[in-house]
Amino acid sequence: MGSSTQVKLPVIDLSLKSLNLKSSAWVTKCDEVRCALEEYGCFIAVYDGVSGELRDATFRASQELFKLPTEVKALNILDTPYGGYTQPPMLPLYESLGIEHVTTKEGIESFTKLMWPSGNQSFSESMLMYSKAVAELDQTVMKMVAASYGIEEPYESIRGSTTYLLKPTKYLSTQGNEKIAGIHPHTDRCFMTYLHQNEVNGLQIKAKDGEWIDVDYPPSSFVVMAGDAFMVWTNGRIEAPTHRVMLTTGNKDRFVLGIFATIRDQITVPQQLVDEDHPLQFHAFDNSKYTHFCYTEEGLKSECPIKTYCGV
Ligand SMILES: O=C(O)CCC(=O)C(=O)O
Ligand SMILES: [Fe+2]
Repeated sequence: MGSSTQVKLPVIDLSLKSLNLKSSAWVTKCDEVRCALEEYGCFIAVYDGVSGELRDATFRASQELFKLPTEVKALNILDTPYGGYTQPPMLPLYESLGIEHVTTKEGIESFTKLMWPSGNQSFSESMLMYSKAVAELDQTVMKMVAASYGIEEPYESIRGSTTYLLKPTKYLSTQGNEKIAGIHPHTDRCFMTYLHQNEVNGLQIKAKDGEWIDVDYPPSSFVVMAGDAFMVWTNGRIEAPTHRVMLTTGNKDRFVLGIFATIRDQITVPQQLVDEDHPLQFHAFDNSKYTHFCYTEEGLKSECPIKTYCGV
């Protein structure tokens, strides 16, 4: 169980020029995205919507954020458990913050003002541009999955209530011989996650056979990963993969920019995904209430909180 395999996650080109496809190639690509998600719950997307320059500016902004005094970072308190400033004593290498509604000017500006009362325009601008570019990737991925399942209409009805949380994360470098846990195994509670890292690897995904897959993804690409809410929406066809971070010796800190897409409205399984072979697996649910449930006594002891919470 502790070992990892040489299996590689599928890599799918979602760069803007590669999506200008004639209909049959577009259908094939949509199916490729859906199949990767059904098999692994995630895949690596090559995506050029974030230029090298924007990427560098965003990681610089993130480094600047982590250099702030702890008491300033600790002002980042969100209603979601572990949503705001987090540095758990049992994970000494890990530190993260949460920026809600990050694709809106108001969202990023209120966070920036909290961290830098006299302002930090370059921080706001790069984080906003970065998040908007990743939100575009999200809309593309969602359109592709919806097209592949024939559920474009139900997707259109929830699309407008998507909200994005940006979680800049830092893992301190480690000098020991042993691999050290950066974050414990978990599934994400949201609809979809988009991860982008500096050149330091560490993410591992648990495959269906129980083996851990090391995720090695180049700077120009993103890990696209389903969350628990997506499993509900697809009536269990796409499962949120268990993942963790294990850090090896190195001199460089690991920086990750995670964007978490959540649907504010109730999520209901589209009727097109329910039939005799696929009976309804989940009742309609509210993502935010579910996230709170995960940290209740019942949620914490459940092996699969999403099934406990709204499974049929
Ligand atoms: O650092 C990573 O690569 C993954 C982070 C993660 O799983 C999370 O923030 O939920
Ligand atoms: Fe995660």
